[in-house]
Amino acid sequence: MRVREFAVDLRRPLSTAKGDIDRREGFLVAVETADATGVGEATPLPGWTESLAECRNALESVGDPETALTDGTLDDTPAARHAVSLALADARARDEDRSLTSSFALSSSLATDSHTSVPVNSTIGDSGVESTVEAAMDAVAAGYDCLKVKVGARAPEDDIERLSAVRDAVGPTVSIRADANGAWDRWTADRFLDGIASLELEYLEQPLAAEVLDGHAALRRLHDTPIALDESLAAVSPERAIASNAADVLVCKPMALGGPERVLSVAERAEDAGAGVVVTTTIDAVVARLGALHVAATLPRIRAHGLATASFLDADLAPDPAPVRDGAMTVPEGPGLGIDVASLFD
Ligand SMILES: O=C(O)CCC(=O)c1ccccc1C(=O)O
Ligand SMILES: [Mg+2]
Repeated sequence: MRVREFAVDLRRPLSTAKGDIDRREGFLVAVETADATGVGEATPLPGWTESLAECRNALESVGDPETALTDGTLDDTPAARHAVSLALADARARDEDRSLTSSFALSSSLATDSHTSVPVNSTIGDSGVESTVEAAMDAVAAGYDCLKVKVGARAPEDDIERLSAVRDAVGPTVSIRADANGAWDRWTADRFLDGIASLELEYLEQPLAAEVLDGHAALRRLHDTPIALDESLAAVSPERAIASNAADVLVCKPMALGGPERVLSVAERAEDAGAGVVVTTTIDAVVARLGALHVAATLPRIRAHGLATASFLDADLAPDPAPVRDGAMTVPEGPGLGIDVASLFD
């Protein structure tokens, strides 16, 4: 397995209730199977995955990639596992001369009508009312019809004011999500949900700490705004989140859950339980973004995913085969991920 380290600064930081993300570091990997080469990416985000050093150690310990994936050695290092799993899936799809989406659709029990284009949300970080509204208007002018606004970094009354101003500015048809990144206690979340009740948010993501499944279940019972879980899935488990009736929507990050096939199996169970699935990046480079796009394209339902994060990066590992146009990404049809391996490894 070849491993290449990379680092990219963000062009603009993403401000969240848990601090700013301003740089991404990780590893590009290439695996050689008998018939094809596949590429994967590990871009760990401490707090969500292992650290960069732990990820490096885990990747260095990989002998046979297939074995490393199945014998449990990568189970505590989801970003490293993601890289290996994605690279093997990419190699398999290239060998079959299929797109990764079509290869995933074959091996999953999800509906087979995969999509050629995936709508995406515009990710809007924490900032004051005026600049939040400006970012929202820019996104709508660029063709997005779904916005995801970070909240929880300031008092709930201020976030209510920000979201009310966004709703006023964009009108009733644009979908608005809010993501608190676990910033609140029950009382604060209640105040926020009371304050935004008339704004018709699509959902509120992770209002409470990751471990608090019963609290999220209570918020779901007491308020009309749907609740999504993100941090809880990696911290507790997608199974327990589903079983606790704690979420209307599961926000699945392939990088944090240990690889694309993990997200697809969560999606199969979510489908049975009537929960929605939204796939998002951890602000990744082009290989992991493409992997997440192929996962999203395999899901039966059309809904906006959190994949429009290329614009946060100051540079990338290769030209982007799936840029956002008019609020959507077109799924590459070429074999595997749909990116030239030689453009990534010279
Ligand atoms: O979902 C999106 O729109 C983009 C991804 C995103 O918000 C994110 C990116 C890095 C770390 C955490 C998160 C998050 O969803 O909380
Ligand atoms: Mg989130």
